[in-house]
Amino acid sequence: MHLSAETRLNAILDGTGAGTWEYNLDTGEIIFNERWASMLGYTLEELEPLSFETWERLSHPSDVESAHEALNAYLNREATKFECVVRMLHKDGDWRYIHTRGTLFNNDQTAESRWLMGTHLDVTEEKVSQHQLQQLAESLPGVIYTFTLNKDGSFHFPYMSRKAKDFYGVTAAETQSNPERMFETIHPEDVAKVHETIELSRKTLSEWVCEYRIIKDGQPRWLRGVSQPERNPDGSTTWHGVITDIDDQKRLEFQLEALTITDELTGLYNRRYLLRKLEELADQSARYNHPFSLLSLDIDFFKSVNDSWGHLTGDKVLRTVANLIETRTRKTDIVARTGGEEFIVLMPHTTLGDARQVAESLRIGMETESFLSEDDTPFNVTLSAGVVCWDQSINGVRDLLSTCDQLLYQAKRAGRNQVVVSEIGAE
Ligand SMILES: Nc1nc2c(ncn2[C@@H]2O[C@H](COP(=O)(O)OP(=O)(O)OP(=O)(O)O)[C@@H](O)[C@H]2O)c(=O)[nH]1
Repeated sequence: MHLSAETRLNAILDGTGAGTWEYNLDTGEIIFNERWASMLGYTLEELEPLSFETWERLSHPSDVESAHEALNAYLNREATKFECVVRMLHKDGDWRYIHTRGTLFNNDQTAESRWLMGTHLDVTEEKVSQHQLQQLAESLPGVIYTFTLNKDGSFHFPYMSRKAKDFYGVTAAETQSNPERMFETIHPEDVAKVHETIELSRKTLSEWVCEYRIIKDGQPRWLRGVSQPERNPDGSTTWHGVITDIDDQKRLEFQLEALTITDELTGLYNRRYLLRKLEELADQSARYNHPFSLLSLDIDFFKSVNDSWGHLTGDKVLRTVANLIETRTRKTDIVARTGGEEFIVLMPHTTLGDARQVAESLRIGMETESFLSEDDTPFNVTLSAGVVCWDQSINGVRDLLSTCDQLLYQAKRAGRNQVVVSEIGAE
């Protein structure tokens, strides 16, 4: 069956749900189709007589003005197409968002008669959901976004909420035109982590969760990203997610962490942290066969310091010892106060011989340090020490600690103010 061009065109327009309009710029004649009227809840008959004013009357006054501007820009060739969204009043009293498109049609035979023809499409649903999304994005304490990663590694952000500016210092528009900008804000130390977690999420289609720092106004800030990936038919992956600022929370976390691993009086690490590090170092040494040594130090007759000069002077002595150990050991060594007047130094990559030298230097340093009591009486304090080096024959860190304790005890029994070194691991 042969269908006329008009029938085919009408069928296509029916499929799109668009209303059509034709407007003669010279005579003012206007033609709408039946669907145009039904889009607003009317029949054409109900709206008759039809004129330009019919459209104007049904349109929102502030949108009429911008529609005129768009039309003039098109007719003056400042714009290549005529397109605008106008709110129009439905018969039921609701405003509908109508996407208006038009084009100038010049019939050669009637060149003096200029017809503008176009379509009206109801985009209320899109507009409303767009508006709802925008409102939602504003009320959320984070950035919501959509991120698409193509198979060839290229990527873009199909959606980015306005708050990207507050979080990253990058506007949503910038993230569309230059998606790299978002990744450029990431702290250099966290770039690899961000890429690795994205890759893992892409491969396994599991939720992407990542805590990372960005640099904003020259300062690092902690952010947390959570988003859900989905695979697209072309093999690309799209994540829908939210980024929140966790800087205050992280700062608190670090402060708390610092508190749980620090000895309050001296500022050194505490026993808990030392044990954790000792386990880690023992694991690494077993794997890579790196030597490390442990130094156990104990102030001699500290009870009599307290008894003779008072607790406050005792505390001062503890702080001085802590300071002495810190200044005479390396930055990579872990110095901890593990008991009342006991200290342990964990020395990575250090042989027994080197550790003995450090212990001796501490012993001599202490012996030559002069203290003053509250009433300015000078007094001296000495240290005893045990030194061990990690060896495969040692059965775990508890064994290492107890060996070190026994050596310290030997130093005490042998008259104090001395260093006793383990025979295991001696060159
Ligand atoms: N000032 C002060 N004293 C402490 C602190 N913690 C523990 N002490 C004291 O350290 C002393 C340890 O005494 P002991 O264990 O008998 O050892 P010592 O007197 O050093 O004797 P040796 O270790 O055998 O040389 C006790 O008097 C504790 O009260 C502290 O934080 N501040």
